[in-house]
Amino acid sequence: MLGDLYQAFGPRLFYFLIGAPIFIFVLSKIYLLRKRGMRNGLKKPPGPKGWPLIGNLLDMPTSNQYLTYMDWGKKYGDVVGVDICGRPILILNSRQAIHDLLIKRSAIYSNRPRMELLNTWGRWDWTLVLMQGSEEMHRQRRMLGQCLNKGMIPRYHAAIQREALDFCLRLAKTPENYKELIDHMSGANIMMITYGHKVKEEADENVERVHDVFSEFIKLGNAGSHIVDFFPALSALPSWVFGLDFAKTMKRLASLMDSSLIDPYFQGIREIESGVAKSPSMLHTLLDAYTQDDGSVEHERSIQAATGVAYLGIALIAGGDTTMITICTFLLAMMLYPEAQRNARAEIDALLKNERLPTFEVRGSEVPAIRRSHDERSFQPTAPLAVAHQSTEDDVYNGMFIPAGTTIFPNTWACLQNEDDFPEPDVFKPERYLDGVTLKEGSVLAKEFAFGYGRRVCSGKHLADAIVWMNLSLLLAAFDISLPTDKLGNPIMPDLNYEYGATTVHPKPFQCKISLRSEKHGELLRASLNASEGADRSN
Ligand code: HEM
Repeated sequence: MLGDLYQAFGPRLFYFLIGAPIFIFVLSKIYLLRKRGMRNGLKKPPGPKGWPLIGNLLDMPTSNQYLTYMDWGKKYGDVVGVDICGRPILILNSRQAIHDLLIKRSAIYSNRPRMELLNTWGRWDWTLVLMQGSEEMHRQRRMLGQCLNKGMIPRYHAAIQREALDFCLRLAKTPENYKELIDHMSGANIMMITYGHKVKEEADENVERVHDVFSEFIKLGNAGSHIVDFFPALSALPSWVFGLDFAKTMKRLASLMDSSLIDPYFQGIREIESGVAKSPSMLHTLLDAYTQDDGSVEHERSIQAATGVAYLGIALIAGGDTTMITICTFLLAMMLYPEAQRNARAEIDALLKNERLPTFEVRGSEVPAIRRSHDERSFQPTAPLAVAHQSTEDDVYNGMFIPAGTTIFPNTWACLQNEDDFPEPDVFKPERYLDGVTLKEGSVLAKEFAFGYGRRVCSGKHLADAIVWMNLSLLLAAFDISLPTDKLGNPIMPDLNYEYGATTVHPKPFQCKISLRSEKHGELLRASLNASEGADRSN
């Protein structure tokens, strides 16, 4: 039929007849969106001026967005408003604004903007991280809460400790591979805690699958900024319209996402049935809770998705990638601030007398030096803009109108750079947490910003906290971490410019000198690992 019209009208008239209604549709959509963004007597949040129709499309930064947003904050205030083709965006550059909107009014600020590209073509629609408010979203959050609430975490302590000891012993042998080793430790933790699955020494297909997801994902650039995300109707077109490489990436991503949902879940079930799977795991907890008298599993797809999102977290915002960045940042801090390392170690040695290594039991009785190093996250936030939220109702804040459907970027980076809250924010300074020293009364710990806000706060917060604490503690207690030197003995300084990709910032590859403090520390690590593996076998 289109072919007949083409023949009848000729190419010019044909394209005009097709293009004009689309153009008018887009214009009226933008007009209506813009109109909704105005309310009598109420001002719009201040921000860069923008252009007719496209709004601030050309102002939007394409890299390190959090830095530009912070600069806008200095110019326009804590709350900055922009719009892209009529779609309102709000940037929150202060702790107060984030608290007022995302936490105090979380009932209407906890949706996610629909990421059409990932959801429709990439088949991410089952992942909680991107899910819009729905019964399914609440169910998955409940399930993750059931398995990963604060009270449940001690059940995973033994597994976390075992993986951290194993990591340290491998690190002692090949310190230059620190990055791969952290990666292995993160993957091993997540697979064990999620499915009770022990990863293979080399090339576990589950861990490789997640890395494949990640490498396809970052090819897409900034999540949520493809033209399809702004004009969802375009997702009805075939994906090759946007290029063959793009279509290939989407196809591969979709198939990886399908297998991420199903394959590890059924592998976990087979391992439970054959008695190979370790307990406790999220899968055990959820199957216990949802298996019915007739043996069927209620909400099975939600269980697949809740475990799947924790599993996929090995490489994305939820999990291993974030754990990896946090530990790499800690290594950088230890190299660059040897005094902080010495001070922390002196305190640990005084408590453990070089006869024991830190365990979760001493966390309870507190080793303040470890706690302060762990709390000091202002040095480099992992996810500088967290994950975007979206509002679901019209709202007014400080006389500004915020229409329903506004995308909100909480600028965690800007909060942690606030000199009033964190003097010398770029300096690793655990002593800021010595009571009453530098941290202002009423301020919050830097690490409280790391996990996001309100009802969409990270579901793996307590688990991640435990994993990071255990690893930092062992690194502090058992290793000397210092700057490497060149042939002439000059220190090789790391490049501290992090790269921002999709949602997290990554340190550039750096060399780091990591060595066991003494043979005694090596023995302590081996003895502790043997003891924990022995305990594991007898369970
Ligand atoms: C150091 C490690 C981690 C960091 C820094 C981190 C950080 C974050 C941040 C900033 C968000 C967005 C929150 C918001 O929208 O306001 C998030 C969401 C999420 N995280 Fe984590 N995370 C970590 C580890 C984990 C782990 C280990 C898991 C799971 C086992 C996990 C599961 C999730 C999930 C499921 C969400 C989405 C929650 C939702 O949309 O409702 N995270 N995380």
